[in-house]
Amino acid sequence: MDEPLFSPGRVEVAPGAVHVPGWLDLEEQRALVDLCREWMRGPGGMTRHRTRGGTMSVAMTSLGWYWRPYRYSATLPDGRPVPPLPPVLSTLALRGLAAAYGTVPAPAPAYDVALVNFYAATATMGMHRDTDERTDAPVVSVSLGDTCVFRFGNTATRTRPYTDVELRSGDLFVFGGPSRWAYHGVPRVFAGTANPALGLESGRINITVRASGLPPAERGPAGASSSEAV
Ligand SMILES: O=C(O)CCC(=O)C(=O)O
Ligand SMILES: [Fe+2]
Repeated sequence: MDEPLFSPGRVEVAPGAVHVPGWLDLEEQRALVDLCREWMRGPGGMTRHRTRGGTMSVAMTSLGWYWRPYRYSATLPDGRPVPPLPPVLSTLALRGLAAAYGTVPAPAPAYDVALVNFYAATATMGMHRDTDERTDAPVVSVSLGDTCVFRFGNTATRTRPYTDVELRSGDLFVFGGPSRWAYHGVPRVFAGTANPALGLESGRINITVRASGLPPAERGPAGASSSEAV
């Protein structure tokens, strides 16, 4: 790793919640955009899930485990196995911890799932908590494309107090420790703000890497029909 631990520009938004602006350079962002395109075209497809609040405006694909409200499973809805988490993403998550906190805990969290979220110009994500994981490993999130407002709140309510942070392409946001179960959301995307050199025509991509805490054995053999994790 040639990047410094503890990125100099880091901002602690709340205890354990760290924003690192400009974390990835343009070259690395472009490489990730290309990979996201492949993953989004992959067997997991792009889905706008139905939640208790209605159909999400964000379309997503999952890697490692398939997420749908409000659980993970080892198989896709059509019964095929979920594409594995690409090692580039588990590595990215550990690098993200180092940049945000200056250290990677030992043993390192077992990152095993990523959501790749696509926001068209008018897409938003309501205030929610990431609670389907069985570990408190920090969530590591990377933004690509259009700038957005990321609202980072508190663990008790989906309302104030919260902090609005502008996330730009290449930014890192990590939330763990006392902030791991905090409410957060994306109330706004600023269409057309991405650098054209990124190769993403429009919209915003967010990659969220998490440790599910689910035992690998529950994934079962490829194509197994009873491998769903409840
Ligand atoms: O798009 C983002 O920055 C946040 C995504 C998010 O909170 C999630 O996927 O659970
Ligand atoms: Fe989330």
